[in-house]
This record gives sequence, structure tokens and C-alpha cells, in this order.
Amino acid sequence: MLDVVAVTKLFGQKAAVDNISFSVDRPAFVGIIGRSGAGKSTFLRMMNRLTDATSGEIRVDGRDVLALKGAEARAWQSQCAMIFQQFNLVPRMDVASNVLHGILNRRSTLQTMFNLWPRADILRALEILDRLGISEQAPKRAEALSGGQQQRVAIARALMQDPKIILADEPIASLDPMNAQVVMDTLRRINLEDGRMVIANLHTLDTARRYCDRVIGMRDGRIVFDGTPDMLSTNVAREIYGADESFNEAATSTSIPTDTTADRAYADALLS
Ligand SMILES: Nc1ncnc2c1ncn2[C@@H]1O[C@H](COP(=O)(O)OP(=O)(O)OP(=O)(O)O)[C@@H](O)[C@H]1O
Repeated sequence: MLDVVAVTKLFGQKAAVDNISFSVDRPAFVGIIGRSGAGKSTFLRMMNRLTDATSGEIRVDGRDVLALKGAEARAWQSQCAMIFQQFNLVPRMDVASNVLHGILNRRSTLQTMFNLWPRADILRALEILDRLGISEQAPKRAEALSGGQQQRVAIARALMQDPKIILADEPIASLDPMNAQVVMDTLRRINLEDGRMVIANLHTLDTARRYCDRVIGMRDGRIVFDGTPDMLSTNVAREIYGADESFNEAATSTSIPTDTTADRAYADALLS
């Protein structure tokens, strides 16, 4: 399904991503962990064609997506939707329009200028918002929502593209633990129910252990761990994060408090 073959990205003399290879043979939930500067974002950006690779291939169902040009590269970008730490919504625009912007590249400039969308697209956007438990937010400006709700809008926008793969670059790094859980539960649900592969850069070990089928550890641009979450011992984590004996897992953890808010109920409903 996905074959990453000897992919390298140089910035000047420095290899941000250094000859990495791995394969994923099913629509798994893959977590990439590693300390700041390990090359995680650069890898996702190459996969989504936001950054060109220096060398290597990323084959999806046998086709090297790094070699695609022009319209084909743009078509690929819509098949591997990306979500970001800072949500990247249009703050003053309503939630439904933000979701519809997932298919902006399929619209003419005139249609976009006048915010004209076919009824079927509007209904689909509302259906997706409903699925993610935020349909009542549809008319509100994106900036009026909590961080967790905004990230769910960003996921809805990604789903509007009907992507094969969702790339998530530190999707919960700006969220409090409860919202982080709701967002991770949402991504996991989409992965399991829709069979869409998710590749997420994660900054906390406990999140990687809890949600991923497979964890890839990067350090200085290289893969230093590739395995299942149960193989992620403290010693392995120490190797990935490059920490000494004083390495403390708590420094890379998010604790999830128990409470009874609507978001918590939503998270429980998702997993039941
Ligand atoms: N546009 C750029 N120009 C020069 N160097 C860059 C550029 N983008 C990234 N780098 C460098 O490449 C290396 C990998 O950065 P990258 O952002 O991929 O790491 P990361 O693991 O995602 O870290 P973080 O979690 O902090 O985002 C870093 O040393 C970074 O400084």
C-alpha cells in the first residue's frame, strides 16, 4: 500500500530526513515520534508534496507520488489530506464554509468568490460535521470554537476531500488533554471505520502507545525504531529521544483527566 524507499531531504548540507525506508501494507494508524528537529514534519510535507524530496521514492499502491507533476501532483494532494497543529482554518469564515474549502480546488474562481456551492456538497459537509459531533457549530465563525472543535472542523475539511491517507502534523500539540483525546479518538475512528490510513506526528509517547498500530521513531533524520506500541519500552524511548539515564517519560506524556463534559461523553460514545 505504502512504500517509502530511501527518502532523503537535504537543506544545504544538512539531512533533515536521511535515507529513510519503511512499508505499510494495510490502512494502519502509524505514529511518528521523535524530539524536535528529528525530521517528522519534513517527512509529512514531502509525502504531501508541500516540499520536494532530494532523493528517494514514496510509492502509494505502486505509484511514486514524488514523481507526480502539475495536475497529477495536485490530485495526489487531495488524496492525502493534511491536518496541522494550528488547525489552519479561515478564522472569520463560518464552519460549514471552512469544511467546503476542502474541495476548493474543484471549484471555479467565480463560484468560490460568491461562495456558491452545489447543494449536494453542502449536505455532505453537514453530514461530516454531524458525524464528528459538531453539526450545531456549522453557522458559527471558526474562531468562536474551542481548539478541539476547530481541529475537528479541520478533520471534517480533510474528509471532504475523501482522502486515502490522512497526514496529521502534531494534531494535538496545541490542545488540552481532554480535547486531545477527543481529536485522537476521532482520527482513530475514521481510520477504523473508513479504512483510511492515518500517519500522525505525535509528541507524546502515551498517545503513540494508545492509538497507533505501528510506531516509527526518528532521530536526526533517521529511523531508529519501527515497531508496535508494546515494544516502546522506556529504554527504546530513551534511544529515540536521545536522553540519558535521567530520561523521564512523564516529560513526553499527556495525562487525560476524567470528567463528565459533553466532549468526554462524545469521546466515550465514539469508542463504545
Ligand atoms: N525550510 C527549512 N530550511 C532549513 N532547514 C530546515 C527547514 N525545515 C526544516 N529544517 C530543519 O530540518 C530539521 C528537521 O525539521 P522538522 O521540522 O522536520 O523536524 P520535526 O521532527 O518535525 O520537529 P518539530 O517537532 O520541532 O517540528 C531541523 O533541523 C530543521 O531545522
